[in-house]
Amino acid sequence: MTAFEEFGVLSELGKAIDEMDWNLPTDVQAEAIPLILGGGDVLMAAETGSGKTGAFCLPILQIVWETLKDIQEGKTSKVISPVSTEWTMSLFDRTDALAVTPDGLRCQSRDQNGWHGCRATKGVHTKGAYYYEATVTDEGLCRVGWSTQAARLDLGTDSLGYGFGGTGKKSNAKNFEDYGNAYGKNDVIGCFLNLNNGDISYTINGEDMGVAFKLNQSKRCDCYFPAIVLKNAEMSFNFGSTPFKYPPKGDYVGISRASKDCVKQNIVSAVASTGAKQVNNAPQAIIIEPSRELAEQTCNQITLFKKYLDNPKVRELLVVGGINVKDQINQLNSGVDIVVGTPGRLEDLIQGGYLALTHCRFFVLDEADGLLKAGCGELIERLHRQIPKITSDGRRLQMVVCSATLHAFEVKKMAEKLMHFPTWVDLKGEDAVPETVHHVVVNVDPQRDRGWETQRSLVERVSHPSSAQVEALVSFLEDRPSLAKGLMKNRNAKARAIKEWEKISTILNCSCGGTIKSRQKWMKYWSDKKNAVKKKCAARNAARLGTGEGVEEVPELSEIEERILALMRGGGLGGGDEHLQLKVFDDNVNDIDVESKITINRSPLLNQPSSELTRKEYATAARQSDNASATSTPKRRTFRTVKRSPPSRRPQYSSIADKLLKLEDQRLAHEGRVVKVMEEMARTQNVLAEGVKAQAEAQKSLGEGLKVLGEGLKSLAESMKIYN
Ligand SMILES: Nc1ncnc2c1ncn2[C@@H]1O[C@H](COP(=O)(O)OP(=O)(O)OP(=O)(O)O)[C@@H](O)[C@H]1O
Repeated sequence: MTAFEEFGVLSELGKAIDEMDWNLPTDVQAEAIPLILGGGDVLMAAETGSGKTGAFCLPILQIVWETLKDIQEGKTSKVISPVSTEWTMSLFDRTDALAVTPDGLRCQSRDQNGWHGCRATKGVHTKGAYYYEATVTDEGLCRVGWSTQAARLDLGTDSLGYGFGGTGKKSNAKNFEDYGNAYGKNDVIGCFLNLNNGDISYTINGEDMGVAFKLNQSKRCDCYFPAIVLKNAEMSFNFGSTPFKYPPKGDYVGISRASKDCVKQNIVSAVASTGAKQVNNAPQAIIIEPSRELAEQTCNQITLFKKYLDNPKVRELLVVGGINVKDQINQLNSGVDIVVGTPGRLEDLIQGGYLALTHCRFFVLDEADGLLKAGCGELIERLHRQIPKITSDGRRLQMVVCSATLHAFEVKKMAEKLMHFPTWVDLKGEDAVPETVHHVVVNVDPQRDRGWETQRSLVERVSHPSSAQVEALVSFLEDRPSLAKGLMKNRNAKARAIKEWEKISTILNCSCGGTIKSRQKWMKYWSDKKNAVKKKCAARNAARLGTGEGVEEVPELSEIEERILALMRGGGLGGGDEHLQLKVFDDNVNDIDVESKITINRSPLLNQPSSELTRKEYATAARQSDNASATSTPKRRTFRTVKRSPPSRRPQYSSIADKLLKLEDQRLAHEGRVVKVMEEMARTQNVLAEGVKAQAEAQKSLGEGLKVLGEGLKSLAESMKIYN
């Protein structure tokens, strides 16, 4: 048993499929084949090349073959009894939810929401004046009158149907106009059609409502059928087989007395009189394709599938332009079961009476979106109207619609109108565009409207790094704080830094989406990013210091900007390298060397620890100590609204920030000078102390010398005393 047979496909078909090396059904085939075999209407959407053609051709071929076999073996049991040759309402030319009694003389619809219609089994044409009576037998809404074979069953909603409704309005082509009295339960509506002068008129319980419609000469050539449409209502009919309650006056006769040469059978009902018997030019399946190529492909596939379907043979026919129409008519006359064709040629043959729809049980629209786009909607509806909705053996017409997407508005609308509780086999799904996103098409003349020139920047924005790239870059640098600050002391360190940048550039370019940049460009990006954070930080601090009553936006750093700021300060969220030189706002990627610095052993004013600080770093350290509390908690929001100065002062903020920075620099320069002076003083004091010490020592030496001198003099005096 092949995999396809497990889905209910005949073994003869399975064998042919096997030979085509189709081992397993595709997804759309696995879903659609059992649904179609089960008798349902199916809407199919799947990718091109997903096997949709096989999904509908296989089950259709199978059912068509089984039906032919039943006919051949005389097994067909007609569920519906043949229609009498009397004038009745049609059991076939009606909408699904409208019931017709077996004698065809009473119709009922119990759908409270929709209108459901029906036409008579015969119509009149050419000449004569005709009459029939319709009695309202239950409460509800009714519209009664006349329509042609091609008119909608919803009487009065197109130009081919003429109705008179219970509210007293007449309707044609959806124009509802005041006409006669309202009518209801037990009222008898007399319906008059005069093909000699084109008058359509009505009576209510014998009371004349006057002429409702006047058919022009061309319209009088059509064949008109008694027709009704009901909404949760019931009506009975008398076409003249029993005496009328309100017999017509003048030339009018009961429609059942129309002469044979002025009567036409309803072609939708005609199938009943032929039963399930084969009719050569009436195929069981009509498949409409939007192009000749697709029609050929589908027809070829049917030919391959049916290889082992024998006795009886299924006959398929390709009906497309470019093929001799006479040959096609000959083939139709010699018998055909499945017709695959394009809309134009199909309609020509159908309207010319060469192709009958009376036995059609499968109506397939392949690439329905393409058909509708090509303007075939009307034609599809017209053909659908002409196909009996119930087959001679009591089965319902099955409709299969394939489309690239079923969510196109036109496809949905058509499916709603024509299909009977269809099952969706949707392997494509709806576009993942949220309902809140609306599409607008604006036609622009690029010659006149040069707006696209300025919009170019929007396009270029796609070359900006993605947030994933920024995140990856910052994380990478948090693990390498010295790289983040760009402080490489010697050639080796510089080479190592370049290697690291090569590494992160590759990571950023190969993943994270976003943009692709060279190593130098990523380094430049990092430098720019730091500058941007620096500016934003300065603006934020300036805004926080500002005064005024107006409402002003204070730029807040995003989380990632806080992390960048932390990296610039030397900490990083993951901890910094204490021994590194702070180099917060000055960064030059073209020269990663350490900048020259002023060395201060200790700041007596700021009580800084004894580390080597550049002058700017010193200033920044001072600012940071001031702002430490303000920046300690990272915030996600980029902007918040607070009471701020009036808008007129906004532009001044950046210059105020710059001024503050300059003042801070000046203050620190001043402090530096004070420190120098103090150092100088200390040095002088040392020298002085040493001088004093030296002086003391000199004095001490002098004292000692004097002492030695005294002792020498003393010794001299004593020697002289001895001598004397
Ligand atoms: N079950 C299957 N196993 C293997 N091949 C398959 C199967 N079903 C279809 N194919 C092959 O896949 C190709 C595409 O199939 P098919 O033309 O039916 O797809 P499609 O969905 O109708 O495409 P399109 O939208 O273009 O009409 C054909 O060559 C067909 O022979």
